[in-house]
Amino acid sequence: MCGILGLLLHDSSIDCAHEISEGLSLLQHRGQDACGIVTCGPKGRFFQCKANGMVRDVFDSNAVSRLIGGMGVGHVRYPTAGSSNHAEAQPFYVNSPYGIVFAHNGNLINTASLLHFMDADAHRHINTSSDSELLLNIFANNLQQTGKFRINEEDIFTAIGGLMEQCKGAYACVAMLAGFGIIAFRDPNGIRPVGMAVRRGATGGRDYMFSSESVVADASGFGEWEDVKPGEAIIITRSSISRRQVSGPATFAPDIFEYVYFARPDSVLDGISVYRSRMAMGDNLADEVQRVLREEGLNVDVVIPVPDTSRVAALNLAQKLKLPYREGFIKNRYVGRTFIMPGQQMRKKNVRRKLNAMALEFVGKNVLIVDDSIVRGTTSKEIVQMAKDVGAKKVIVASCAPPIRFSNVYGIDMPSRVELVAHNRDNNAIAKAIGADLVIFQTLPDLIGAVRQFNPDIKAFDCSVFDGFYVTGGVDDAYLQHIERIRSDNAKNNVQLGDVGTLEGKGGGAVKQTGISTNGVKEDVQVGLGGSGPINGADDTVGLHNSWMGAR
Ligand SMILES: O=P(O)(O)OC[C@H]1O[C@H](OP(=O)(O)OP(=O)(O)O)[C@H](O)[C@@H]1O
Ligand SMILES: NC(=O)CC[C@H](N)C(=O)O
Ligand SMILES: [Mg+2]
Repeated sequence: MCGILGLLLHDSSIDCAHEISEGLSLLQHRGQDACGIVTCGPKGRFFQCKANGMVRDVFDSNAVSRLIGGMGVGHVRYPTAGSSNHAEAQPFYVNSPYGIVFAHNGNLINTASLLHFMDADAHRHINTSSDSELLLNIFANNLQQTGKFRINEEDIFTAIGGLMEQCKGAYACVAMLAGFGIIAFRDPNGIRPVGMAVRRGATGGRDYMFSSESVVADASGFGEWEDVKPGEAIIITRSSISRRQVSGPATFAPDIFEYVYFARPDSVLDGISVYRSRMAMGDNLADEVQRVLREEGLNVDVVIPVPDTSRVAALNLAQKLKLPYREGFIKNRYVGRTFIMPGQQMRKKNVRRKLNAMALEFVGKNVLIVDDSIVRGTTSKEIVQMAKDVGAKKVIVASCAPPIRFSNVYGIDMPSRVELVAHNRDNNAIAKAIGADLVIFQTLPDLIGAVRQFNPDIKAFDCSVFDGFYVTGGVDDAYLQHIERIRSDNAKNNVQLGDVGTLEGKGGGAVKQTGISTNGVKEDVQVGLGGSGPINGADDTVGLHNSWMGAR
């Protein structure tokens, strides 16, 4: 669940990198593995900095000062394909045609056939295991088909329309064409979010932003937030804004897990306040908790949230049940999100580092611990133990989301069903597995109701992790077994950091697809902190497409 950002300042003499890095820090909760910024400066030259690590570490003032130009693209990465290697950090770049920079949130499900197409038909070299590099090359190949010296908006819409026919899966994307402008588009089902905002710039013209979440726009003084529609593409240059529905009609099905966990509560996605939806999840869960407690003949003394995400819902639940709400777990503010950390060992260790149980809120009490979701059970297993260790009498765990029993293939790294604690387990077995006395789940209709009431125009949500229905089609058992094989924790343990993996399947071409990144990106500007600079090396040379003001 990466974060993507695009910024175009009306005044091209103002550098935008600082604002992009500030914006990325507001999207940090969407990806903690790697981050990157590419800007476009005078004469269409690109400048980039990307590396493994958090935004605050990668983008020190030195790195930011070397990113020149008034438009740019940024990315924070949570890998769902390939490896955590820095060579797969985004944005990606290809020099031909025209010079394209690309940032992607989501996950493709037909990479094997796309790779074959790249190899056999397009003759383009894909150098990493990232599906995003592949997506960029599909876009580039479609633009190449125009055969034009200078392209226009029509050509770009046609290229993206073609991409939407070729690529299956989830993709919200922001791209930048050298010296031309920034582009956003969203897959036909609108599974992943991206929106647009505008503000009056420093010199009076209009500045434009694309972002995964509206919180970035709010914090940067942008307004008029508008979600990119499913299957829509928007192109912004310094003199124009054009938008087009480039794909045929499809079911709009934004991922409901954005509201459960991923997005920040102060964002509004597809017209729905994440905060309000979480409040409603707490209200609806309260009814289910009351029903089950009555059935079990149990009483609860106190409601305790699992910081951070479940707080909003837990407070509403407690209020509705007229129970005391207590912050029994204190969070170490310097530890990030554990669910999106790579590897079970790291996740487990960090739950303990992150949360500490305050004995006085637990001793001798029947506690109702509320979390937004129970996925692998890593968090709940640890915190139930902590609660018991400090003297809780009974520990009941309630989840704002239903049991998660199916893989995610659309940009959340949950490829392996056997890693899910609810897989092949009923509620009693789940409670046993996490050491709780009882576990209570929100029902799926109640979860959908909590979110949908704020925008009834949305008729469906992607709920595949709960019900196993994949809105894009193309996800059968053979595919699920395939991704389990290549992306389970076990499989990932065999790919060490430092390896540059290959995209599974074909696509070798004349050059063996391992080794350093040759994806148009120089390793010396890719590695390490603060390694920023012009993409093509020497400082005074003009970019390959010297096309500022001239790309049309
Ligand atoms: O069952 P699991 O596999 O442990 O996954 C679910 C847990 O992980 C997430 O917390 P996380 O620490 O990532 O983020 P948060 O601080 O935003 O709650 C989520 O909020 C749950 O607490
Ligand atoms: N979580 C995401 O959106 C990941 C994007 C892309 N699939 C990658 O692995 O880099
Ligand atoms: Mg949590």
